[in-house]
Amino acid sequence: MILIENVSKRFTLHNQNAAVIPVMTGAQMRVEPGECVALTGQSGAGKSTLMRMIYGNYLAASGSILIGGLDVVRASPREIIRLRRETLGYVSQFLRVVPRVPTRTVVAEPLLALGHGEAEAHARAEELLKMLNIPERLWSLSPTTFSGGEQQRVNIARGFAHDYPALLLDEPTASLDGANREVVLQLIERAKARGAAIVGIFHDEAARKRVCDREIDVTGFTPRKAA
Ligand SMILES: Nc1ncnc2c1ncn2[C@@H]1O[C@H](COP(=O)(O)OP(=O)(O)OP(=O)(O)O)[C@@H](O)[C@H]1O
Repeated sequence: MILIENVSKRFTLHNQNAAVIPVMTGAQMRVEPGECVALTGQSGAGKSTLMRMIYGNYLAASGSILIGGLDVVRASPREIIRLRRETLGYVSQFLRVVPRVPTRTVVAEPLLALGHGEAEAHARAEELLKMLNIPERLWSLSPTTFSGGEQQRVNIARGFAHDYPALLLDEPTASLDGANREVVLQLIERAKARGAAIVGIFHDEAARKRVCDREIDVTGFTPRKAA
């Protein structure tokens, strides 16, 4: 489902005499349907950079990143948009939303974008909001004023609304209390059971050990180590 081969990345710092920083070389990994793979490695090793390349936010300098057959490195913007709508979900650490859109709609949006009816999309959104213990009185309000933990849970609900074949999870259990953490771990287990291929960053070691089948230490892809 996700196949990464020989990916490299360097950053050019245009405001610092165009200094070129190589951050990754020879990155490779394969994630099968139903599998969850954790990216590990010390801070600055390149976990977030690899996730951003998989999602198409950062462009790899070389190599290929195949997701359900589409090479993200060579895909057009239109293909990336379609990939993100249909195939590849991303639960980032922070919720970014258009102001004044009610929480229920924020969560239902991925389904509405796929053409599901409003009633069905809202019902699924409400089911997830309930599971994640977002009080019903908040569903018609914008999440912009919610607490950090509430925003994270809205973000998770949105990320799990559609059954994406592939999912990227960036610290999905950070800053959650025990009960909500458990709900998120169950959502991940269910996604695996229905065949989703998942790549995640989990600083929560117990969570990582429970839901991940393998770990890939991205330190192995840092240029000085590989040289
Ligand atoms: N936009 C950018 N411009 C320049 N350098 C960057 C950029 N993004 C990341 N880097 C550099 O790439 C390297 C890898 O960073 P990255 O954020 O991927 O690490 P990480 O493993 O996710 O770290 P952490 O666990 O602290 O989040 C770092 O040296 C970082 O400074």
